[in-house]
Amino acid sequence: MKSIALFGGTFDPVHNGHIQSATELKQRLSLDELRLVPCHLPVHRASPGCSSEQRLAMVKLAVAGTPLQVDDREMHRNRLSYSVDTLESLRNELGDQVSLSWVMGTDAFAAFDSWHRWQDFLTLAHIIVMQRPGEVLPEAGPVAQLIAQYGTDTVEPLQQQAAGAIRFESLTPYPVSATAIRSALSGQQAAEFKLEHSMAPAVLHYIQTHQLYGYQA
Ligand SMILES: Nc1ncnc2c1ncn2[C@@H]1O[C@H](COP(=O)(O)OP(=O)(O)OP(=O)(O)O)[C@@H](O)[C@H]1O
Ligand SMILES: O=C(O)c1ccc[n+]([C@@H]2O[C@H](COP(=O)([O-])O)[C@@H](O)[C@H]2O)c1
Repeated sequence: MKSIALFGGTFDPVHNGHIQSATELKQRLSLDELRLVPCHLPVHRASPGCSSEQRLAMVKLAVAGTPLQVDDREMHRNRLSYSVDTLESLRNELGDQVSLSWVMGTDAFAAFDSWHRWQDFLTLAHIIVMQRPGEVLPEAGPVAQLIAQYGTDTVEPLQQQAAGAIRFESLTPYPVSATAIRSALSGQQAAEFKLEHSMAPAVLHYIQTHQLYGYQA
């Protein structure tokens, strides 16, 4: 069965933590496609530091030369970027004979029961949770119950079923965040923070050229 995974994010901006983790995940799970999906109007956070078009442009630059792809469908919906709408849209395109997954970090998954129509997710897709050291999951409550019911120790459900499983993958940690990058760009972080080690050169060049996030030459 063909397998496609969507990795949604604000990507404000996209960085090597996103790209390295997604690349490792695609290879580890032998996914046919892993698409980065930049959100247009984020649901649970303040407005991003630059426009949707700029974030999309940076994601396109970041995936060049990688085995990853970009899906810009959220840019075409002029309302809050609910992930369940994105999954429904892709599921309608693909039919029910393709394995579809939504990828997120542990931090996002811990609050998953606050997501719009979260109960519908597993009828549309699998969930792949990228685990990083030190992150903890709820031990009780709706998310813990979901894990108990749908968690899988093997990759087979992702390869053989269209939807319905939760899979945890511990990936090589890449400790960088968009928050730290924005802070460094605006001059609020120590000079030893190496921007060029945190993001693709083309993305850094784009930020510098467009003077995003308060960057000044
Ligand atoms: N260093 C990283 N390694 C792996 N996954 C990451 C990393 N940073 C963020 N993610 C995951 O990528 C997804 C999109 O993250 P997002 O665009 O919010 O980046 P971020 O660096 O967490 O941003 P911010 O610091 O602004 O919150 C989330 O599911 C998040 O858990
Ligand atoms: O659909 C929701 O209710 C929802 C709530 C919070 C986050 N998301 C999605 O989760 C992804 C990661 O979000 P963020 O804020 O960590 O960049 C991104 O694609 C968001 O649109 C989605």
